[in-house]
Amino acid sequence: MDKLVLFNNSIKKQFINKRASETKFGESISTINDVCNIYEALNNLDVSYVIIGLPEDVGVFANHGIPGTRNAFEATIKVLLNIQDNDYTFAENVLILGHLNFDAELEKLSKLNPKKKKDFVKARKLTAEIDKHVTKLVHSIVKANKIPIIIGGGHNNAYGNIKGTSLALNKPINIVNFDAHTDFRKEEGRHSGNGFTYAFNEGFLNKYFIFGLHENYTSKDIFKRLDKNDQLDYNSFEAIQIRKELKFNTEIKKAQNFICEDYFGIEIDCDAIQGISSSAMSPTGFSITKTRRFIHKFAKNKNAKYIHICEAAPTTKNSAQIGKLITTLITDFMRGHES
Ligand SMILES: N=CN[C@@H](CCC(=O)O)C(=O)O
Repeated sequence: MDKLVLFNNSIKKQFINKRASETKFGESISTINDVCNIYEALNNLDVSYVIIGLPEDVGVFANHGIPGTRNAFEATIKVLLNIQDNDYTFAENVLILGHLNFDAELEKLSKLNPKKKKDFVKARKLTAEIDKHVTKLVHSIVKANKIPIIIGGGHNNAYGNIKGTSLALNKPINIVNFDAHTDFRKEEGRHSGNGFTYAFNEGFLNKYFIFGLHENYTSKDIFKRLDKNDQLDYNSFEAIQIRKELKFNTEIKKAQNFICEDYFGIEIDCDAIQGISSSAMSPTGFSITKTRRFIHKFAKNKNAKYIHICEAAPTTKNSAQIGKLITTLITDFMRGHES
């Protein structure tokens, strides 16, 4: 696990703003200071949730997207550490493990030119390298019977999450993806728009439900592929929120019936949320409250094996707000899962 940078007490101290008579979340979480065998270390630890960061935007670049997703983990940690430790936040059940250091890949990315075709090929190869590290880390966490809470990065990381979880559980897993896009583009080299395609074709992903896709951004070919395969299902944002042909809660039940009878992962792409800075930021989308309800409802199911919150791309101006959003989604997941 050469790229894993452990979240330690000195980083923690740097970010926590202590207050008399209050205990902050960061004061009560677990950290690991030294690790030879990550699986052993996790297995011996009495926590349920393991938070990890994937600070990269290589897969986003490789998919012609707008970078910035590398900044979401730090923005989140700064806020998360400072929420309250109380009966609703489960800090004693959390290990903040750390992040994968993709500086070398990001350095290579900085030399690529988005106008050159061959540089996309290079970025896609780098994304495939990132996949290997994500797969290995997620595999260790799930194998140790903990629930990874994965803070993106781009949605390319869905591939490593699915593969790592599937290998740890020795079977393909199901996925519900709250997303404006299917990320079911063709296998043209790895990027943020085809993580589910690769996972599906390689047999790590069994049933896949895309919740709230945007009709303007899904190609005829992808619709055709979704429609003809019983392992794939979806609904659209327009059918639920605009035309009101479908009801939000009924659709949640439909997606639950489709995926929850077996182990599953929850993928949350922040571009599905209205106006949130992300690689494919959109002025239209679900409200934050609906996103929170969605997470709560799926997290309640004991077959939920991980959550991945990705594609948020904080700017210097809105970093604290994005950190607060992702923190809220993390705690919604834990509250749901504990209920
Ligand atoms: N993960 C996002 N994938 C979308 C959006 C691409 C973008 O960043 O603009 C897709 O491939 O369509």
